[in-house]
Amino acid sequence: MPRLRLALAQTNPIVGDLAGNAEQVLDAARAAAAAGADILVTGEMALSGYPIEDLASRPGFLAKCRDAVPTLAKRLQDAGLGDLVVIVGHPDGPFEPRLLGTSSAPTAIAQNCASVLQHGHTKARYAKHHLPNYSVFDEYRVFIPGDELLVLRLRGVDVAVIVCEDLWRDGGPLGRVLEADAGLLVVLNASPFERDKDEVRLPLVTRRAIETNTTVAYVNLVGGQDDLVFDGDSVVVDGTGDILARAPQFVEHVLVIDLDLEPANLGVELPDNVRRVTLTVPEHSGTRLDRDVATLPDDREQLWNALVLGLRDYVDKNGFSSVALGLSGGIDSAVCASLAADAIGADRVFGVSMPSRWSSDHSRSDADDTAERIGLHYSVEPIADLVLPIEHQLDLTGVAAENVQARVRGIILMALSNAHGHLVLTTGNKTELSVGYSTMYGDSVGGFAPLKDVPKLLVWDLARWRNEHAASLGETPPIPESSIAKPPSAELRPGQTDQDSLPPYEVLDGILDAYITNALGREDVAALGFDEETVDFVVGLVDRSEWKRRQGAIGPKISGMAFGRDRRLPITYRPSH
Ligand SMILES: Nc1ncnc2c1ncn2[C@@H]1O[C@H](COP(=O)(O)OP(=O)(O)OC[C@H]2O[C@@H]([n+]3cccc(C(=O)O)c3)[C@H](O)[C@@H]2O)[C@@H](O)[C@H]1O
Ligand SMILES: Nc1ncnc2c1ncn2[C@@H]1O[C@H](COP(=O)(O)OP(=O)(O)OP(=O)(O)O)[C@@H](O)[C@H]1O
Ligand SMILES: NC(=O)CC[C@H](N)C(=O)O
Repeated sequence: MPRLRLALAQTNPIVGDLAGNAEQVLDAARAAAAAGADILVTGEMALSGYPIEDLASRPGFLAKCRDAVPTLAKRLQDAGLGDLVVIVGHPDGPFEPRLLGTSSAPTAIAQNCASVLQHGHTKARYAKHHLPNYSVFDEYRVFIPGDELLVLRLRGVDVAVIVCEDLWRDGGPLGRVLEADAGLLVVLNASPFERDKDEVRLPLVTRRAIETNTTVAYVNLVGGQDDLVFDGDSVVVDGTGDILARAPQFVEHVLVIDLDLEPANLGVELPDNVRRVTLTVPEHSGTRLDRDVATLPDDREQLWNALVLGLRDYVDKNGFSSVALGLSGGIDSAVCASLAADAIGADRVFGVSMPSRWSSDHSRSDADDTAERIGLHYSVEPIADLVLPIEHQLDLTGVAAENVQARVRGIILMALSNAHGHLVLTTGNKTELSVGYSTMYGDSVGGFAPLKDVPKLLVWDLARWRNEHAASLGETPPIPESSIAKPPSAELRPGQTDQDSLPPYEVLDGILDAYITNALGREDVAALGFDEETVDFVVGLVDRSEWKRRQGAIGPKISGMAFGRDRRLPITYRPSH
């Protein structure tokens, strides 16, 4: 059986940074060549970053992407890597516009491509056929679908090339992989992390490998891009469903594997819409590489790692030297501070305690304790003297007065951000965002919301996991036990607790999961056994606070139904019952 040595590059591109992203591919190619690989495959759009959104409709941007491909081919050749076959993802265009509906405004002028580079040239190109347009994806808006399958004949093996969503749909290129009887299917992906997505993705890859009786090499990007986190977790599965190799999650990595593959079936007539290109690669001798199969950590560790990577890449890719956040002594701010320290180091994290007239002693001492455990920069800025003049001048009482405290804290954090260049982290969790339980322009200020997609019960779970993890390493647990144990409170008035205004979190998160994640109607939510009045109350809060979410900071998506592009609802809305 012919043997190919395949390298899969989990790179972490920045959207638009064509030179930096090409450098990452070059580094991966150097590593692959040093390991004796014949082929290197990158993730989807590794050259441009993903998703490029409406940049795909800009001819100038596309022209630069198009130029970056031959430039990369030449640089590979100049670096002595010309024999290596490099399959790299990138957008291509501009093409003749695909008109949308009856509109005369053309938006789709690009294709989502994989180019095959060798010996300083582009030898072939594949354009993605199936363009996802659900969940966070908007590809049909900006791309023109391809209609031809690409098969490379390499050392007597037929290697088919497809891109991400092409693997998820029956028909199209996948059907032709079977007809063409390919020996290897390589798939370039930009597949964002979601909790339990592995339970969908790995079975999908396995099923496709078995259905097509082909070894499938699935390579995914890694890194944070705005609200998305790509987890890598690239994998190779053979035609019997056996996992041959797997890369670690959440890190840049080049996975190298030897594959003994079925030789090309010379009796097969090439189906329509399949282009075959023959490439020559030098023979290598040497011993067969051992299997390299990474194992996935448990659920909570995966979630923590996803949040850390999403935060780190947002901070670093946007050029912030530090982050600032209010430390209330509560669980949300303690978890955010701990995530930030894990992401960028405690030395780049600035915590501010801002006690008011109503702040409890423990809020201050727990904030002190959080700062000390984590080792972050810490300051105390009392707010009472700043709040009182506003209250008096406007004669404020009740919620109007209470919210001034949250807003003064917001002013302090934004002032420190302006003065020192910190990115402000807003600490609201998914449960609070769901029901609008935050003061707009108050505790909601900030550019990034690490817990945006983390419901309150999961915040507690992650806090416990992080502390246990620290203990298992012999380190100081970063989150004070009393921040985990005490009843949550906004402390905007004496003795206030969250449960004065909201149902218990066990009930609330259950209702929200049904209404938001599973998109059930209010009757169906109540039918799950929740009290009808409580369901109506919660559903009303969720519907009425859409405007707050629309203005809120972005944060890492870790669920199948995150706020933002996953869930697009009107603000002005009168539900009919
Ligand atoms: N559809 C819409 N489009 C545009 N604006 C809309 C709107 N509906 C209301 N508004 C505006 O919203 C204002 C009310 O919103 P906002 O000013 O935020 O105030 P509001 O939501 O009334 O109060 C904040 C709530 O969050 C709680 N809180 C605050 C701080 C921290 C925490 C915590 O524990 O994390 C909780 C606090 O106890 C209180 O229950 C109205 O005055 C109105 O101007
Ligand atoms: N005394 C305070 N000092 C500094 N920041 C505060 C203070 N009180 C509130 N904040 C900021 O406002 C956010 C909203 O917190 P609040 O205590 O009102 O409710 P919470 O959602 O229970 O959050 P936490 O669990 O962090 O206390 C806090 O996470 C924190 O960033
Ligand atoms: N980039 C893509 O085509 C991604 C779509 C795919 N269903 C995924 O989440 O993996």
